[in-house]
Amino acid sequence: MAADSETSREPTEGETGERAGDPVLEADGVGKQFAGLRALEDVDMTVHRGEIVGLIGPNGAGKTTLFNCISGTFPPSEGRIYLDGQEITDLQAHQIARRGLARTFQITRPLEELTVVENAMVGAHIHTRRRSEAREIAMEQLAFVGLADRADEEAGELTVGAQKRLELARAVATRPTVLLLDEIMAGLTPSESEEMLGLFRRLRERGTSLLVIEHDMKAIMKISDYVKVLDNGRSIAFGRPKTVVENEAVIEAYVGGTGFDA
Ligand SMILES: Nc1ncnc2c1ncn2[C@@H]1O[C@H](COP(=O)(O)OP(=O)(O)OP(=O)(O)O)[C@@H](O)[C@H]1O
Repeated sequence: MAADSETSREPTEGETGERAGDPVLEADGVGKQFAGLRALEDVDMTVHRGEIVGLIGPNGAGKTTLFNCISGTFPPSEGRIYLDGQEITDLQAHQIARRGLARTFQITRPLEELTVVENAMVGAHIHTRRRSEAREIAMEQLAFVGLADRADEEAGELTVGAQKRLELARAVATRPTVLLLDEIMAGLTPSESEEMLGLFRRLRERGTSLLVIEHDMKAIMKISDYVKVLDNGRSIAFGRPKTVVENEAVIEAYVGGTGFDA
């Protein structure tokens, strides 16, 4: 079983034994080759039900490539990926989304000519063709992110912070089991970042599992139950945030030996 082999290979310092819930997302030996470039090599990773796992690493480490492999933007060159115990390795993005995986993108691009609620309905339509039902689901999620009162405004009119919350609402409107967030806090003010972390916690309380790429080290260490570290396409550490920040390989790879400011 992928979960067992993955867990036993992670440098967890005994901590994976404490993990609550069953694994909902498993990457088993994932590799990705782009022409001459090996962007990922033999990466194992698990996210358990109701966990927030931070995915960190220097620029070019392979974080977004791993998101792309998991979410079906392209298949991995090697390895297998499981969602809720079912293999999704070679499925198309829309098939993976229907099975309960949602993601946000590094560059947030709302459909500017549509209203805020119509953007969120794009997520809801994955499960229903009925416009009224999609609107109802979308409105619930706009209320969740604090945008319900702006539902009928044009999405292009929103500030960056509000666009990020809309991106979250669109993703959550697909009712995901697992949500992949790619730098959703980039460009937010400190108070907007705090609000976003509050939303992550509420999603975890609802039982949604989160895999989060963020460059804001303080935020990632604060919010994550576990942190996974990639460097040059390889997994170099996994564990509790406090263990990871003290890991020498991580300090060396990630901040060139100068330590974390977290
Ligand atoms: N579609 C692609 N074609 C070719 N090379 C790619 C492609 N996507 C990513 N790469 C390369 O793969 C490596 C990993 O990139 P990736 O974007 O996954 O890193 P990252 O950890 O997300 O970095 P950042 O923090 O800068 O976003 C990089 O060398 C990148 O140039």
